[in-house]
Parts: sequence; C-alpha cells; structure tokens
Amino acid sequence: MRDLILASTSSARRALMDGMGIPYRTEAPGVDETVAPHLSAEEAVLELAARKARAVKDRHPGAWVLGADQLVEVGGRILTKPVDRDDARRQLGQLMGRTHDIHTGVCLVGPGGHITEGVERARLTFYRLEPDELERYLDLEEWRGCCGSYRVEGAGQALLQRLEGDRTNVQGLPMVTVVRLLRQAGFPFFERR
Ligand SMILES: Nc1nc2c(ncn2[C@H]2C[C@H](O)[C@@H](COP(=O)(O)OP(=O)(O)OP(=O)(O)O)O2)c(=O)[nH]1
Repeated sequence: MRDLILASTSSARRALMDGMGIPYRTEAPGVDETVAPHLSAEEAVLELAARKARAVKDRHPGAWVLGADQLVEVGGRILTKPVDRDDARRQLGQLMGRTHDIHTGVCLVGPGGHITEGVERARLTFYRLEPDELERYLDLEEWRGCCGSYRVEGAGQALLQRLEGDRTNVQGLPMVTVVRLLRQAGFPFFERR
C-alpha cells in the first residue's frame, strides 16, 4: 500500500479526498506562503503547491505527497483568505455583481524524483446583494478559512449566478486533475479493504 500524504490543513481538501476513497493521511505543510509579486496567479499557486508538497516529502522521503494552493483573482487583484469579518465583507464586496476566477494549483511528488502538477481555473459570477443580505451571509461565518470568503457547497451557492469549471476546484482541490495525477503515478483505485 502506498503512503499518500495530503500536505494540507484544509478541512475542505480533506472532505474532497475522503470522497475519493483511497487511503491517505494529512500533515500540515508548514511553509512560508510568500511568493514573488511578479508571479501570475497561476504561477503563484503552482509554486506554492509544489513548495507545500516538497516540504512534507522532505520529512517523509518514501511517501507520495499531494500539495495544493488556491487564489481568487478579480479585476486584476488577488484575494486570499480573509483575516476577519470586515476583511470578508470587503472581499465579498469586490465579488458581488462581477465575475472572478479561482485558480488552484496541485502538485504530486513521489519516490525517485517523481513530480507532476496541474493548475485549474474556475470562473464564477455572483449576484449583487443588498447590504442586509450580505450581513446575513457573513453571520453564517462561511468566510472563515476560505479564499474569497464564501463556500460554494454551502449557503454560498445562493451567491452564484454562473459557474464555469470544476466545482471541486472552487472548494479547494480540482478532483479531475487530482485523479489524473494519481492515475499517471500508477495509484490503484477501488481497492478491497
Ligand atoms: N469548503 C470550502 N472551502 C473553500 C472554498 N473556497 C475556498 N476554500 C478554502 C479551501 C482552502 O482551505 C482555502 C484556500 O486557501 P489555501 O490554498 O491557502 O489553503 P489553506 O491555507 O486553507 O490550507 P493548506 O495550505 O492546504 O494547509 O480556501 C469553498 O467554496 N468551500
């Protein structure tokens, strides 16, 4: 049985991996997430996904490690996870009535120098909300721990006027890409326990 580690503290990523049903464990990547300012959103999430995966792989040389990173891009600006409710209100205020992109990079590293990666974009258009409705959404605290301050699989789906791309990508892991990387690396699926 291969030792697969998800280099993540994200409950959303764990939920997506759990759904796929192959054995894995998690470990916090514990890396500095600073990147050079000239990088595009795609380049930044790929670099950080690889940085997270490599950091855990260095601690577990014989393991396979999957890392991921996500950014929201709207009007040329980058949004990461909000620090508090006011920050979440500001983020959602930038997304209401507009179209934004979510970029997620994933990287799979393994024994023998194996490294494969992918980056996926989802494009979302949000309804415009009245201030009171926005406050009611903030009360649900779906903003905590989420790039862009919403959860697409939660009440946040009521914000969504249009979604192009893989919905799981929005939640934190583009599972079509994750499955491709795992299959390319020879991972078996549907194993009998
Ligand atoms: N449940 C849920 N989570 C979301 C959604 N959109 C974004 N997220 C979460 C997934 C990730 O945990 C987080 C993206 O931030 P990062 O890529 O920096 O990952 P994070 O620091 O949370 O965890 P990690 O670096 O993997 O330990 O936002 C959503 O619609 N639903």
